[in-house]
Amino acid sequence: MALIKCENISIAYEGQTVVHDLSFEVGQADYLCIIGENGSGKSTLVKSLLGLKAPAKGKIILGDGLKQNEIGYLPQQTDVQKDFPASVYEVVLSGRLNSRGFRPFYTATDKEKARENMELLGIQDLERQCFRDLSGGQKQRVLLARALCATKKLLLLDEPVTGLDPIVTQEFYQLINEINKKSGIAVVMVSHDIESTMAYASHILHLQETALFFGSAMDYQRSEIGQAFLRGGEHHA
Ligand SMILES: Nc1ncnc2c1ncn2[C@@H]1O[C@H](COP(=O)(O)OP(=O)(O)OP(=O)(O)O)[C@@H](O)[C@H]1O
Repeated sequence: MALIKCENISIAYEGQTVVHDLSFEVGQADYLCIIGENGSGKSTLVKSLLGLKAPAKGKIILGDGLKQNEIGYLPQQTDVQKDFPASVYEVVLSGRLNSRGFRPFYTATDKEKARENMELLGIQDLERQCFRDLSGGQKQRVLLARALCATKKLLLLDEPVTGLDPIVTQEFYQLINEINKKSGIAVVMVSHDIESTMAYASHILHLQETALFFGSAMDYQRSEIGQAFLRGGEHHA
């Protein structure tokens, strides 16, 4: 069964529909990239997948035991996050907040998970450093470790490489790809980077209020809409 199944969803702000009649699904260990022009509804869809904005119509069905608070989310970077006055360890550990429920403290398992994910992402030496003093690439690794603390099944990443230099960007993509392939964690990523999207994605959702295309990355490359968009991407690169 799919981890996420969206059935004919529409999403609106104060009666203004911005996502219309959208259907797609995310299977176990899929790597889905959501692409589309500015304002096409990508971040709005992310909000709905996280349960922060209910669709006006249609259904979002979670399967395979996935719960909404077990989606590991890496948000679009904001200046507030960049200046977060906490240690790397505290930021990573805060990924366990959702699963903590009403317990007022972190358990030994929470702390173990935080250390495990810091190790996985090679940031254990930064543990005591202040988050705001890190480089852009280090910050994204910390936020990825935080997101991994929240999930066993699905990572949701909203334009995770914005502002990173090309080498750090490639390292970050490779890291996400490794996590997807080795741990079988499904990845849903909003991306403007069409080249890397095509290098790693198993599936593509091309959004323009509704799904202009949803299917395998291979079929997208062969499709008319895919070819037109990819040519545009090369043109802008
Ligand atoms: N809080 C809001 N209230 C009203 N309208 C909104 C709100 N947030 C987004 N919108 C509108 O919804 C539409 C889709 O916006 P959204 O941010 O989801 O697009 P996007 O594809 O993520 O864009 P970008 O690539 O620029 O981040 C836009 O027309 C936007 O103006």
